[in-house]
Amino acid sequence: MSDLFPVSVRNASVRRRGKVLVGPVDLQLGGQGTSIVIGPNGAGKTSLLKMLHGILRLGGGQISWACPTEQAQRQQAFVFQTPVMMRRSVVENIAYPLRLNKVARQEALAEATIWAERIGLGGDALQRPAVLLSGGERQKLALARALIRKPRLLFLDEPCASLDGRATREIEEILTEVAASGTRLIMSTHNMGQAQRLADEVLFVLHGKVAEFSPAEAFFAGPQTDQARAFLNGDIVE
Ligand SMILES: Nc1ncnc2c1ncn2[C@@H]1O[C@H](COP(=O)(O)OP(=O)(O)OP(=O)(O)O)[C@@H](O)[C@H]1O
Repeated sequence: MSDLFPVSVRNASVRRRGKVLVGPVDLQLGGQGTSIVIGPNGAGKTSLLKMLHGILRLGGGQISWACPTEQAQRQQAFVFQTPVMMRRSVVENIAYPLRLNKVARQEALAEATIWAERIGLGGDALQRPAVLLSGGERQKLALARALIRKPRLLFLDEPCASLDGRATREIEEILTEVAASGTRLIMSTHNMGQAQRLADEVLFVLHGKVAEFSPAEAFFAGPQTDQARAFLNGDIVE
């Protein structure tokens, strides 16, 4: 399968009931590194990720991947802020995407076991009902369930929201490893420490638009816009 990068976003927007949720957005994303999406509550971070992933229909403009869109979408996965747990065991939840792809049951479960161990849900935890997991465990399961498909591009929508320090650190460690092995990450977060730890580049979103798009070092050293500066200062940005 040919690579999906670079992706070029031109004048893209999403509308709901006459209101612009995102856009217009113009953006060119390369195939390496981690992009962190930040911005005030309701600025449109989630909607931007969903638009890029293709689960929000474009109201205008274009998103052009370097390969046909259907192929590009098959190489992507998305970890939602509140992942849905199926009423099955941990290992079966993780194996599910492979089963959907018609991988034989034993093979899928064997692969899922490796991923479960990698996220700290191996051993006795494998057969636990996923619906009984804690918030941090659910997020890790969701991450494993996304990664088992070996996506070239992984979207994450605030994967550590409301998690404690330990779960956050564990998830960041996995993300750092995954990024180092060549998976492109695009992730939203409210946590500026996390943004600084993980970002190669920053997208600052305001009123549904990408107000600033910069290498992380430059962004955190001195944002170009007053709003991003105010946001980093902890001021209220409207
Ligand atoms: N399906 C929808 N229909 C109508 N309005 C929506 C829909 N989804 C989101 N919105 C609105 O669009 C705006 C952007 O929402 P979005 O969730 O993308 O922002 P966000 O930056 O991710 O917010 P937060 O930081 O609070 O998670 C908000 O005003 C939200 O209420």
